[in-house]
Amino acid sequence: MRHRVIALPLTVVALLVALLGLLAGGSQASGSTASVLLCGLLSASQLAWHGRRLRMSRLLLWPALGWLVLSLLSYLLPEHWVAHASWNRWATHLMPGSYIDDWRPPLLVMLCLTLLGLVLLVRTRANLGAPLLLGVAALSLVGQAIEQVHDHDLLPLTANGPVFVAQACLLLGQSVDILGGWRASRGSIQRALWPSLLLALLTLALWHHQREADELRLRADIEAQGQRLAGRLSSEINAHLAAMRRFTASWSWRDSPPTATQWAHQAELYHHDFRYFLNIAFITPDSRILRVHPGSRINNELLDTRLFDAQPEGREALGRALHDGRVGRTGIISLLQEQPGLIHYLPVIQDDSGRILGAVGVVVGLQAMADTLFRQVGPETTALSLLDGERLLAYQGPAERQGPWRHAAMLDLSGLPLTLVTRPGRDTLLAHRSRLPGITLTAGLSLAYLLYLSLFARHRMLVQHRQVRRSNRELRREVRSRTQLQREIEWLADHDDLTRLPNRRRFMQVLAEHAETRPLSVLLCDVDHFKLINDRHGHLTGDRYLAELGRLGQGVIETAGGVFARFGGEEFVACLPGQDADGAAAVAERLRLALTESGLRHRDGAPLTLSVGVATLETGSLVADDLLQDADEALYRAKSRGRDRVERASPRPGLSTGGV
Ligand SMILES: Nc1nc2c(ncn2[C@@H]2O[C@H](COP(=O)(O)OP(=O)(O)OP(=O)(O)O)[C@@H](O)[C@H]2O)c(=O)[nH]1
Repeated sequence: MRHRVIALPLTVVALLVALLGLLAGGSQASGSTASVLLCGLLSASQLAWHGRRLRMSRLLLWPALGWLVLSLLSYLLPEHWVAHASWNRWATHLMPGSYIDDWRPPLLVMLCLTLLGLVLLVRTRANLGAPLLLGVAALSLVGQAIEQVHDHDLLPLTANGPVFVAQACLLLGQSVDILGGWRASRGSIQRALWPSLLLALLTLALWHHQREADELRLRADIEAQGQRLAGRLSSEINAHLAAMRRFTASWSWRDSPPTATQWAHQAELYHHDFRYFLNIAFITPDSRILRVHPGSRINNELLDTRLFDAQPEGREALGRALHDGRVGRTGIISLLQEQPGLIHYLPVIQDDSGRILGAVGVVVGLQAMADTLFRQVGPETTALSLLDGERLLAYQGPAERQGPWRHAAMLDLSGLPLTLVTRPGRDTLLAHRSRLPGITLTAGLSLAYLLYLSLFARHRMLVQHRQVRRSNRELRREVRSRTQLQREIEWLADHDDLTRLPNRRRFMQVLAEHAETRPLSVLLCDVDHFKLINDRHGHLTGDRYLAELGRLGQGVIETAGGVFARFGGEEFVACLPGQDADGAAAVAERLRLALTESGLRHRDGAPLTLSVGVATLETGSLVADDLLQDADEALYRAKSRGRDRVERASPRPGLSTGGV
């Protein structure tokens, strides 16, 4: 209860923070809204759980867990099972314009929320792994805190501040509420938690390492792709220069400029191979365009144009060809076709005379050249930019959802340095990333969970085994003491506790056992004036005297082959099988004398004395009560005749008696 006082407000804070995050719209980072919504759902579920409304808690929990599991699958399933594009299509069906990234929280957030949800699902039971789930959730929170200061990776690991705070509150709320409940199984938790938490930590480290290695691999792929493209472009340039030289050489032996048909026929062969040649023109020594191919409208309009006047930026390069007889190349200029490009001018020099007949102008449209090259790369997958310094010459690619990494490769366009920037789209990168880190993470954490469960169960079993052994020992002790007690009870049923002699009940059994023994005598003995002992010496001394008498009597009677018993109070009785009246009277006399000489005395120094009545059955059948009655009467007589004496019972039919 005390814990709930702290736990409840923490969860309320988590819910409020999630709501505020939702109202504020969150950051635009992918998965932020999903994270905030999931935090809200889990907070509400946890709130219901704190309030012991488990049904309601589950109702809120299941959708959140379903969402999280689907998100996890979208990370884990191989691309050839479910392509990244398919996830995006489904996301678009759910909400037009959205992507799977918008629907799933960043990886560490997803992990933390899944674990917090699972803790609620296993209802915080330590034996179902709740401590480990909370521990790994805490690790993922620490990971998020570290990632906050790191740069943004391909796959986001952490969301915005409110999501972090909400997770921390949820985690604290759960921990505070259930820590008290785990006191009883603290030993088992500790044994299971630390090794499995260590395994989870190692898994997280390995996952992090694999993730980084995978991102490095992706970056290297991008770099290689950029280099490949730049290389291709360079070889294209070399090829077109070589082609131009061949083309020019084909005119060098002629005296006169080419006819239109000749030009069209010859130029077409080259134009066919290099589509980015916007045109191939024959230029007269006075810089007029005499022939041009292909004969498109815009090209035909250029015929007869005097280039020295119409295209001043190219004058130097053209002059080099027409006046110096050397190859000339413009820089990147604005072409008459109204796009950036460059022009190569190659002089046509007659072989024999060395006379310059004119020049071949080859116009290379950069956009057209880039288009030819870019066509080899899908525009929806990778953004490509061709730059001259800072100036963008050509671009192809998606306008949005570009990946976080770009690679710039330098290329040399016959002495002109250009930059080719490659930037793969985010979805392309996501589709090409390895699933191994995710699988390592899932498998490692599952193993850690299993390790926890098995260690916990093992320790629990050991504890229970110890408890069983302890209770077995206690049980054995209990059985022993009860057996002892039982024996004592049985002994007490037949004996007198004070004198340790057989009691009246046992005596009657002994008498019955000798029902056929003849002669059979009984002695009934009564201590004289015993009341005085109690009155003057106290009851304790009285008890001691009785016990001493019992010991004395037992010695005397057992020597005579009989059984001595306490009959009750200060009365004793003896059974003397095989003793006739004389023998019994003699034994009684020995008993009386033994007491007198025992040293047990009254206050006045007089010895303690005994009166004894003797009854003997010589023949006939035994009636125990009659025999005892006779002995009692003899005792009475002994008392009335002055005590400290032995009296024999009066004879009755079947009984023989005798006086001392
Ligand atoms: N200390 C002790 N006293 C006992 C016990 N059982 C009986 N007594 C006492 O024995 C006395 C018997 O007294 P009485 O029956 O008056 O007989 P008495 O004093 O022995 O006199 P006579 O038998 O007439 O010689 C009583 O005071 C009893 O309390 C016992 O177990 N312990």
